[in-house]
Amino acid sequence: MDRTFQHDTNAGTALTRRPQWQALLRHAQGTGDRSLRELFAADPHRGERLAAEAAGLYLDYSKQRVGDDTLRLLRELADACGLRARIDAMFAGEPINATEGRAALHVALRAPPGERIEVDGHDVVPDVHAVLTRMAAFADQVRDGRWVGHTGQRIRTVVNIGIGGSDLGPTMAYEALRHYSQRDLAFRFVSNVDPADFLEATRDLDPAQTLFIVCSKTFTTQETLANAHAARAWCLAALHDEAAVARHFVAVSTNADGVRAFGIDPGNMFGFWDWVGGRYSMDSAIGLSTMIAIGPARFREMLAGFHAMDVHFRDAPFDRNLPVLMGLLGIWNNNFLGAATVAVLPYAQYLGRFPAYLQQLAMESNGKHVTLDGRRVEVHTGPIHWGEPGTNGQHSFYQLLHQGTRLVPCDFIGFCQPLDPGNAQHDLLMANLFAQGEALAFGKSAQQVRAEGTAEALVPHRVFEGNRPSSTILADRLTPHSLGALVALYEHSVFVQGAIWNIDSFDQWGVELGKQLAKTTEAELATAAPQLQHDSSTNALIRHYRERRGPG
Ligand SMILES: O=P(O)(O)OC[C@H]1O[C@H](O)[C@H](O)[C@@H](O)[C@@H]1O
Repeated sequence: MDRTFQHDTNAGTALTRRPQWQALLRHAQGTGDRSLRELFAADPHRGERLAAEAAGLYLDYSKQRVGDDTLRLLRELADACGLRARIDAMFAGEPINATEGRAALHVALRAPPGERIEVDGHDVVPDVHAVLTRMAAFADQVRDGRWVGHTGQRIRTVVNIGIGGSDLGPTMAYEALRHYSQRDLAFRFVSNVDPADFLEATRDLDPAQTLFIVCSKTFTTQETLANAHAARAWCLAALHDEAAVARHFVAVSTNADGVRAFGIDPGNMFGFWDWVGGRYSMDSAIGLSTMIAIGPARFREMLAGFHAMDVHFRDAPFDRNLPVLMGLLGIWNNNFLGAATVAVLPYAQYLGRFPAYLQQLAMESNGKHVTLDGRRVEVHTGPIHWGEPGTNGQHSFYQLLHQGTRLVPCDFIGFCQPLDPGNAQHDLLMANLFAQGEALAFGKSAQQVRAEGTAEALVPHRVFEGNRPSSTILADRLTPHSLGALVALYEHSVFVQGAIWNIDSFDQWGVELGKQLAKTTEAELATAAPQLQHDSSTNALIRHYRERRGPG
């Protein structure tokens, strides 16, 4: 496909020369960056006013270091950068992934039947639903035991093999929705090319009762193919019949030829399309393991949650648009307050893999050094995302959040109702979430510390400067619907930031060089006496490895 896309009539204008950017700079250096204590003191209703709700999610951004003037300037920047036109272009299926000449149309994956979304004049919504229908039929068969293994036994464990977007989404979603998972089925996820991953995931499994889902958009990914071959060998070593592959392997890919070449019948393949980016694919057929775990009806509830946030993002005015607000607040923190990272802190054990999922979504999307027209960006792009579930993080790195020298904006995520109704321990969890946001924002002054009778020498150690920004996202319950809405919220806020920076949020050229060098190096490791032509450090490391690795 060779298509080009003109994003913005004045895309040539450098971001920092835009009057709106200059205005924000002056604002940040002048009165714009007021303390949270001052901001809250000046407006008794700030906590209710700087909040918005959509698709079942409540976003409180009052603890961000912004005033109404800051928010207005950020919206003016968004307007100047053509955000509205970019949102429309995404939903219209235009090739906004300019360097790959493709649409980025994950919103079509959750469009309800009857909606029309075209790529090159072809309505893709019926295709999406045709795959969902096939997935549902297959998922039901595995769930109710009609799909049996080669020896006629029921499938007891589903192993998803994939990496990057073909792993992080499925793993995160399975963990997040584990409460809804069918209890007599187990799920494992193998991603790393380190053989230990496959070994430990399968050590206690019976091949006759195991189903592998090989997930790879391209079906060329080294790690996934290596693990898929290991799985095939493991399976055939026990079942002694090539025909077993057809009962124990299915594939999810856009590459039917690759799937066939591996030996999986394309009849056992679930497809998707080049306009779905890997990190935007957990709601495509890549979510097959999720669908088997929670069932087709709940999978559709998750899609409805995604869709509700999509509609909100497309239609809501920017001043109450959750993804726009989150995206713009991220720009403010990153580019004007100098915060290099974002801590993602879910107060939900089930969201344990959510920070890892967001790392790919945010950092592979917006970790870019050139603008769409190939010029070096002038400002920092994608902030580093990291995090751990609360309350565990509190007993680890929160010290730095409260008293360290770096500014780390935090996203707190919590749920009003526990999945285990009436469990009072949930209040304890949520009390911690609320307490952390409050402590970060307002701190504790030397005066307050002294008033507690603290010895003078300890006062500076016990002061909390406060003024550390956070947002809090609350949903009623962790359901497939709220998970879908939450993921879409982050997808679109990442998009908003990419639009401001004028970068391609949908390519990932930065992963290629390492892959390429690994190929050469692997060949060298296999040779008896290779001529090493790397730098002296890499040559020495390879020699050291070859000397010490043993006979193999
Ligand atoms: O799904 P696959 O084609 O196997 O790709 C898996 C992953 O690997 C690539 O290197 C990309 O960086 C990721 O965006 C992608 O999700």
